[in-house]
Amino acid sequence: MGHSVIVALDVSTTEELQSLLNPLKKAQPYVKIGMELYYQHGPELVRQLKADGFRIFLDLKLHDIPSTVYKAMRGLAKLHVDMVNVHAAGGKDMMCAAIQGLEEGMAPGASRPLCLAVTQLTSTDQQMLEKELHIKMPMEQVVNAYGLLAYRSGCDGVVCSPQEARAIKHVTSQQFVTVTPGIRLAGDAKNDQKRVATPQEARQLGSDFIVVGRSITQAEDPFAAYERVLNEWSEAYVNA
Ligand SMILES: O=C(O)c1cc(=O)[nH]c(=O)n1[C@@H]1O[C@H](COP(=O)(O)O)[C@@H](O)[C@H]1O
Repeated sequence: MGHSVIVALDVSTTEELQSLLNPLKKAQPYVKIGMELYYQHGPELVRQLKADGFRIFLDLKLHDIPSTVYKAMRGLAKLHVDMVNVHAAGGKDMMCAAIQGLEEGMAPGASRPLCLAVTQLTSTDQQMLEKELHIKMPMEQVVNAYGLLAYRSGCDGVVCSPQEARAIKHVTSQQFVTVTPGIRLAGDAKNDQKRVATPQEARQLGSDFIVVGRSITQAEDPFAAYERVLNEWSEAYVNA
């Protein structure tokens, strides 16, 4: 498993996508296609980026009854992306169904995309956890519990905040992959994110992959911002 920066392609039009990807094309970063792009441009866009050589995290955060998730994943498996995700809150049967769907849907000999489970969204803080979601436990304990459930369901890793990455590995396995959004370059606005870290902090906290959207996509020079993120991440990685 590599350790990478994943650029979140959170734009809606193909024009915006092209202007974001053109300067990044040579660097061929790992990219994330989320709901915004997928719901407008669908599987065709995934095939296109795949053909262009990008590694792809298809972030659709499936969360439904097990049989629906099974059938959805059986279809998504045909896109041969590198990572997909579900919400751990869907429970063990749903996560097992997701993996079964991926295994049954993929072409013979193809490698299965990593199946990640979202623990608690990085836009959730302790107060929201308690007051709105009615989960009266410290965030780290909740995230660990969801991580352990995902591990026991056969998932390959989790999506969590960098702040929980090390603890999750501790309760599961060092090989259990931690993909961490909520990344901001120092001085950037947090926007709707609550549990955040810089690329350097994320690496020091044990993240395997960081997902970076607005610190790159909203920067005046997205390519320069991407390079800054990558340098910070790589230096911290060497020193970790
Ligand atoms: O699954 C995700 O990728 C995800 C999970 C999570 O808990 N928090 C989170 O921010 N994300 C995604 O990561 C990206 C973060 O974007 P920025 O906040 O702009 O860097 C968005 O595309 C989110 O959909």
